[in-house]
Formats: sequence, structure tokens, C-alpha cells
Amino acid sequence: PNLATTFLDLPLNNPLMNASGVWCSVGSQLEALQESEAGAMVTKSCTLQPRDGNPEPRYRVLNGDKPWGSINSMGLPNEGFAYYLRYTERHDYESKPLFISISGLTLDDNLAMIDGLKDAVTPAILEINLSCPNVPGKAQLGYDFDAMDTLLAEVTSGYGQRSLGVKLPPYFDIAHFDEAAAILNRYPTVAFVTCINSIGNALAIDIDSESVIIKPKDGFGGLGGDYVLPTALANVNAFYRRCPEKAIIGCGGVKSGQEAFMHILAGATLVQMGTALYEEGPGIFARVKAELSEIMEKKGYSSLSQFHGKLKTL
Ligand SMILES: CC(C)(C)CCc1c(C(=O)O)[nH]c(=O)[nH]c1=O
Repeated sequence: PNLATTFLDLPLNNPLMNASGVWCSVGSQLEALQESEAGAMVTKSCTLQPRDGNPEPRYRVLNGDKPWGSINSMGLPNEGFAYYLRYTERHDYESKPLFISISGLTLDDNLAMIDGLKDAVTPAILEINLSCPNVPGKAQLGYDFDAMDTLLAEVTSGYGQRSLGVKLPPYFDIAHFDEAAAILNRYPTVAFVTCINSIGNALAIDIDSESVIIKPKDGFGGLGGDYVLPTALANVNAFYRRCPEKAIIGCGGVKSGQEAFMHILAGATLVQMGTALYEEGPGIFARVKAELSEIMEKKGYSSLSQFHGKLKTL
């Protein structure tokens, strides 16, 4: 079977990539992704200035056996926009496409980074993280539809006719799928949607210590891994159905060829891995590629397009 695909007219030899934030914060990690079998890669969401992020422990794996996942409250640690912009200038675009993720702390910071990117005329593809913080006391951008609309209006006009994408938090209500998609569909240059970011503000408890397990935010943090797969698949399919002009990138609960196949069936063109990559390292891409290929072989599929978005209903 052939795992090759295209994204925004760029060729990829397979649909697998990292989720922003995992194995992509510093040069050595980015080089490891460049060398890996990943079909594409994305940088850690950056802010205009470098940030240390939250005190540790700020990422933990949950229940090493079943069900399995992670909780994190990293606090946007990153090397700052200029660092990742410099990486976009030394990336080997022949080998795989590069996405750059931004998550400005303010609208002005987002616009400043957009400006820097536009002038750089880099082949890197912009993914704007809509879980970026809003005015304190207000919901994150992805859950504040007026603020999201304003941000997209400003960002798309700042970025001109260039294609970009958004990383969305998970939604859980059909009315929210409808409202978010209606906003996104008003911005034709928003060419793709990545669903989902971690499920926000979960709480993991260790009964031996009778304590939370991460330090920031009284133990509250974003949930990833097996726990989020059904929600991730729902968001991929909801936006696939509602945004026929946009590509969908699936993220959430992928740790083998099985979940990658599900995401593609649900409508994902590319598939990101976070928790599983954090735990296994970049060797995971070769493994999941082989597993996806084997599933396709067994089902008699020779290309991704033969089952992409072909999820059946009853
Ligand atoms: C949650 C924010 C810190 C506002 C954005 C960065 C981010 C983080 C993070 O850096 O804590 N973790 C996630 O699982 N998703 C994210 O989008």
C-alpha cells in the first residue's frame, strides 16, 4: 500500500506527524523529527518572547497500563518566536513539510509573529493555537467565539492570501461544532483545522499519596492519550462534515496504526501524535507507518484516498 498523500499541494510520503508541543521545542528535538520517518512536523507553539513555562512536575503519564494517557500543564515553555523562525530557515523542505505553531499571549503578539512570518516568505505552514490564553477570567480563544472571530479577522488580513490553519480545543456540543465551523468557513484562507488539542483542565489523583500528580494549577491539566480518542474522532468528523473546503488534521489518542486508520476514516488528511510520541520517541513513526500499511493491506486498500473520510453510518 502507498501511504503517500498531499497537503496544501505539498507531497508527503506518509500522513503521520507530531502534535505541537511534543518533541519539538529545541533544535535537537526538531532535528530528530527531521531525521525520523514522520511525513511532516510542527514546532512547539511559540510566544513572541521565550518562556520557561510552569514549575515541574508539569507532564505525567497516567496509569501506565489501561486505560492510558497523559496530563500536562506545561505553561507554554518555548524558545521564543525568533528561534523557531530561524529553524524554518534551516529546515530541509525536500524531506518533509514543516508547520510552525504560534500561541501569542495577546492579539498583538500573534499579529507581530504573523508579520514576521509573512516577511520571511518561508515555506513553513502556520498553525495558530486557539487554546492560547484570552483575557484573564475569560475562556480560552477557542471557547470564546467572538474573540475567535476577531482574532481570525485580524490574522487572516495580516497574513494576506497565504493559507494557514488553526488548532482547535475539543468541543462537546453540536451547537458548538456548528458555531465554530460557521466562523471558520467565513475565512477561506484558513485552509485546515487541527482537531483536537488536549481536553482541558482534567485532574489526576494518586491514591497512595492522596495528592494530585502535577504541580501547576493545583493539579489541573490537559488530558491526552487513550482517554481522548472518541472525542478527537468526533471533532475530526464534525469539522470534516461542516468544512468541505478545508483539510482536517487529526490529533488525539493515536498510538498505533489502528487509531491512525480511524482518524483518516473520520476525515483526517494528516494524523498527529502527542502522548504516544512523548513516551516512545520518534521511532514511533516507523512503527505506526508499518501498522497502518498492514491494516490497509489486509483491507485491500492501496492508497489513503480509498478510505479517507469514508466512515460509514448505520
Ligand atoms: C494551554 C496553553 C498553555 C494556553 C497553550 C499551550 C498548550 C500546552 C502547554 O504548553 O501547557 N499544553 C497543551 O496540552 N496544549 C496547549 O495548547
